Amino acid sequence: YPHSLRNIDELCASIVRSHRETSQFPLGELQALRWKLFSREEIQAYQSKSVDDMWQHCAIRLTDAVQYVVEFAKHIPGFRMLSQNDQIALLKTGSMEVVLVRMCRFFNTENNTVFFDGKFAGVEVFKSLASGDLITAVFDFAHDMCALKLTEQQIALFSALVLINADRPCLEDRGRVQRVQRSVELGLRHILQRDNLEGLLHKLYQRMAVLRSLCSLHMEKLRWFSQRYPLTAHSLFPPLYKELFA
Ligand SMILES: COc1ccc2c(n1)CCN(C(C)=O)[C@H]2C(=O)Nc1ccc(OCc2ccccc2OC)cc1
Repeated sequence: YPHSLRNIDELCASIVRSHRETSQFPLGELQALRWKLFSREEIQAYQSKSVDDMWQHCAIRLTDAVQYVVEFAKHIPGFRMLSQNDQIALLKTGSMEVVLVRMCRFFNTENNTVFFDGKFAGVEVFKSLASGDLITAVFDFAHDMCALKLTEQQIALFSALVLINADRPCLEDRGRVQRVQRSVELGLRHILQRDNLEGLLHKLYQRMAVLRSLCSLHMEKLRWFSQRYPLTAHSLFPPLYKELFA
């Protein structure tokens, strides 16, 4: 149990603060953009991009989001006490999952659009990725997360729990990760009890299973893409995207 934190309230406060400081876009800013949609011409422009151009375009933007998740992870009490290898192993499998959890803040359930390139885009914008099943799954998950109406605090603690997962492959010191995971679990339970939303805990654990299948679908598509467009995947994708997902 990290010595620096006297109690569970302090743990929750530090995770929520870190989430807020690494949110990339304040909620208010996104609310203001919710009805800024792409014109028919703009949608056609995205749809006429080549597969590799659109993949590169998306990889660059998602890598921005991943950078913020890496920053978030560093401020989770106990994360930095883990070995470098274990920190990388947790980020390798968990960072895209946290991006997908955070994506619900960037999603408008009234018209099924997600923030992309400064406006809100429907699934049709991503047609040229030739990955309709991935995009549908990403949108369905975002819609599903929005339905839970999580507060920023709940998103913060849930994101930390998604990241600090002692069941991840290739961990050197599983016991140590377990101890940090248990403290984060206590934090999530604590804030859910305080808001008397214990029922939500079960739903969040169910969502973690969906996240795992969604991320393996992402990896499967990325493998398919890298085989078809090795040059783009190896030399045009952001290094962090390759490091974590390829
Ligand atoms: C943390 O949550 C968010 C939410 C939205 C955004 C961000 N962060 C960062 C800033 N951002 C910008 C600048 O556009 C947004 C973004 O990247 N949007 C976006 C990108 C790609 C999408 O689908 C393609 C796709 C999805 C999953 C996996 C691979 C994929 O393609 C290869 C859909 C939306």
